[in-house]
Amino acid sequence: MDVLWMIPLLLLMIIPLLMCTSSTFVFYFKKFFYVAWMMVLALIGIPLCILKSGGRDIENMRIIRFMVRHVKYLLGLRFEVSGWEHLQTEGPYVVISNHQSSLDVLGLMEILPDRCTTIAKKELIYAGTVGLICWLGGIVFINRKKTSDAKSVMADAAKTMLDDQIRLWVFPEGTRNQNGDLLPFKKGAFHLAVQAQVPIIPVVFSSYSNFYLRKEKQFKSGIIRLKILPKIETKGMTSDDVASLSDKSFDLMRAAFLDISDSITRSNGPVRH
Ligand SMILES: CCCCCCCC/C=C\CCCCCCCC(=O)SCCNC(=O)CCNC(=O)[C@H](O)C(C)(C)COP(=O)(O)OP(=O)(O)OC[C@H]1O[C@@H](n2cnc3c(N)ncnc32)[C@H](O)[C@@H]1OP(=O)(O)O
Ligand SMILES: CCCCCCCCCCCCCC(=O)OC[C@@H](O)COP(=O)(O)O
Repeated sequence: MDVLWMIPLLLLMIIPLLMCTSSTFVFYFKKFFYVAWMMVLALIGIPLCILKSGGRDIENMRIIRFMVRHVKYLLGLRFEVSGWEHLQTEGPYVVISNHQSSLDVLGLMEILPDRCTTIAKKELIYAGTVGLICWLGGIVFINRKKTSDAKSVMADAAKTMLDDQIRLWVFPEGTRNQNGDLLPFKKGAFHLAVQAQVPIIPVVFSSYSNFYLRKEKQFKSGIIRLKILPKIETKGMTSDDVASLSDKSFDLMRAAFLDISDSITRSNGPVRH
């Protein structure tokens, strides 16, 4: 019995020691902590969502947003948001953003508008309590391996957006990516906006490479710039315009990505005399 009590005490001593001496330990510790803490938050959030709305309801995103807002402090991250005014658009719209890591959820919750949920891969449903709270928050799940299914789910979503006056956040790269650039965009987000005839609001996350390096096993503190760009109207567009709409959005977002990421590297870089 006495020995068992020693274990947490030992951990309490060893963890800070390792945190000070090993950046690889910090990397794994912060990653593990992030996932575990989100699971715990979801566990607390699930009954709150059910009590408030009785089931799957987009209004639950308010609870989720509120509950996730402090997590950035625990990981040593800060957000600098610009372009808030561009989110002050009435009615439904499609938000598109680049996707580097599951940490994007923190930035998403930082600026998530009311009545806005996301499109995610269906595998997320199986992520335990996190999967369940995503379902309760009205997240639209798609099967990326079956394009025809994904397309019909997104066509339904276009209708729901208008019927229920909701907004959808889509990651048009279709997967996570940390190659220091954007991946070519998939077309679903643009078909969605054109089908619903609603504007697109592009949001750009600056590169995480100055604090989070997966290969090098580094996870330091850092600042993430979030730039909300002016909305792009789609009124009057048809499916013929989807390709050019996608190209235009890509070019705007890529330019913004390089711009805000570059300025971070420069401001954190060595001072030259
Ligand atoms: C208390 C709290 C506790 C905390 C808990 C935490 C809570 C967290 C809560 C909340 C945060 C949630 C955060 C979630 C984050 C998840 C992120 C992800 O999962 S990212 C992966 C999934 N996302 C996507 O994949 C994007 C959407 N994908 C698409 O739009 C694709 O276009 C897709 C799947 C529909 C098809 O992909 P294709 O790989 O087949 O590629 P293509 O080139 O785009 O399409 C093929 C052809 O089909 C046409 N097409 C596509 N969509 C169409 C459509 N809707 N209608 C008609 N044609 C369409 C295209 O025009 C193209 O045709 P032509 O080659 O141009 O002729
Ligand atoms: C058992 C697993 C527990 C998972 C708990 C995770 C806690 C963080 C919650 C954030 C959810 C974010 C989901 C996310 O970012 O999914 C990744 C996909 O977009 C892209 O995936 P992929 O690279 O294409 O496989």
